Amino acid sequence: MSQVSLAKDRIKFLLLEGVHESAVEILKQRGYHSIEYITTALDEAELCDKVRDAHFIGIRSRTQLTEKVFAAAEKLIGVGCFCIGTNQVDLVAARNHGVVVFNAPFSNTRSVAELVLAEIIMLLRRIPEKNAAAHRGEWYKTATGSFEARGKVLGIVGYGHIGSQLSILAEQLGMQVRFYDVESKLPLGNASSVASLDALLQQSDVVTLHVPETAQTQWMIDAPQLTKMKPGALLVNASRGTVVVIDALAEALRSGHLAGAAIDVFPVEPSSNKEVFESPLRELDNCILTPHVGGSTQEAQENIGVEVAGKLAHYSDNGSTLSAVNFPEVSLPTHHGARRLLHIHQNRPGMLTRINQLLAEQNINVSGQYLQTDADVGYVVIDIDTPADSDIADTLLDAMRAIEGTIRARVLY
Ligand SMILES: NC(=O)c1ccc[n+]([C@@H]2O[C@H](COP(=O)([O-])OP(=O)(O)OC[C@H]3O[C@@H](n4cnc5c(N)ncnc54)[C@H](O)[C@@H]3O)[C@@H](O)[C@H]2O)c1
Ligand SMILES: O=C(O)CC[C@@H](O)C(=O)O
Repeated sequence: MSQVSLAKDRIKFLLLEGVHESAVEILKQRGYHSIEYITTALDEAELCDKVRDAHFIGIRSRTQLTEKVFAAAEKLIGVGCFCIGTNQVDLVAARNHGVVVFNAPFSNTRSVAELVLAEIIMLLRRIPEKNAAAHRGEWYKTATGSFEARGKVLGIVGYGHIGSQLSILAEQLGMQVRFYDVESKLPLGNASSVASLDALLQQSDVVTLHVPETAQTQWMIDAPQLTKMKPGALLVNASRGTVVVIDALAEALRSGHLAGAAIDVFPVEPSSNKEVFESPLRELDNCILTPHVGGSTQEAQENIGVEVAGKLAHYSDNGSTLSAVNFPEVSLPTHHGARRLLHIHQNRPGMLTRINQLLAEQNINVSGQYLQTDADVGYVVIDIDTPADSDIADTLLDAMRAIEGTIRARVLY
């Protein structure tokens, strides 16, 4: 058998940020035992050191995977984001280094929707202020400013997996749901879409944000947008910290223009539970502050562990990139009795022809070939009929690596 493909016990996984133990269990079940498990995030310098001999890395939202980290990670072939957001990863740098990135697009969405719904009820009843007062020994019994959720207008910005689930839950409470999304979305239940963010802000009693971090969503809620909200309205942000300008929000809460807010994500978040959390919102009783725990339930974290570890193991075992967030997607059958080679290259004309020339020159019988490209990168998987003890796959691999524009080539099995 060729020595080029790595034995499973030599494939190293580095898991950071205390991803759920279910991830470790899945990897072990799939035969991967070289797992380094760290409960915190690492800064860039520590990461560059740690990733040097890792083939896979698993992170949550705190670890920044930059071009510098990918350049240092010579053996890295895959990243698992054990969360939805992938904004902490330089996805282009990953792709240019031939590193496939996976995430868990659904597993924690219900948890976020439930928390947001609970916060909306708490804010409508002015519970944050009453709770803070009671902790100080004050008795603040009044119905002034307290409302039922029934009949209120909930404005959802971003009607994706979380926004649309929240829409269904909020309707069960009798809320009127309206949403704004840059894409055309099917309104669920009795929800209706509105044409612009400004219109949504002007109509809603409660505005909740469920957009990804992008150039367009950065600082999308600043003083002018807050001013457009109804006097006494409420704001919830459990999306990303860069979506809301916190100083402007603090001012809107201090002035009483907004009656309350619930914020789970911040422009700067502590990198561990030992660091102090700094924010101008800390002094405001009418603001619920949570430490980025929208998706932090046992159910969600366990499911994410299983889902993302499963995707990494599947890519490692089979080469499938189905549901990758930065890579051409190839879904592959297992081909018993064949050898499988992977070739990741810059998407230039003639790459497949060059590879096929090599196969023809070596008189190799191809039993399967799969190609997907995006604007920058091409991914070819080649199954060849050759005995396990033949070294033809190694010879072919050397020749494929010599093709100009090759990013990475390896024998999978
Ligand atoms: N607080 C937490 O713990 C937590 C947990 C999970 C997800 N999140 C965050 O929530 C975000 C949303 O999650 P999701 O699963 O609903 O994502 P999603 O991709 O299913 O939905 C996002 C929606 O936002 C829309 N959108 C994008 N840009 C927009 C813009 N400029 N204006 C209006 N709409 C826009 C998209 O079209 C899409 O419908 C994630 O990207 C993540 O950053 C936070
Ligand atoms: O678990 C985390 O660190 C982040 C969770 C959430 O923001 C996500 O993007 O899924």
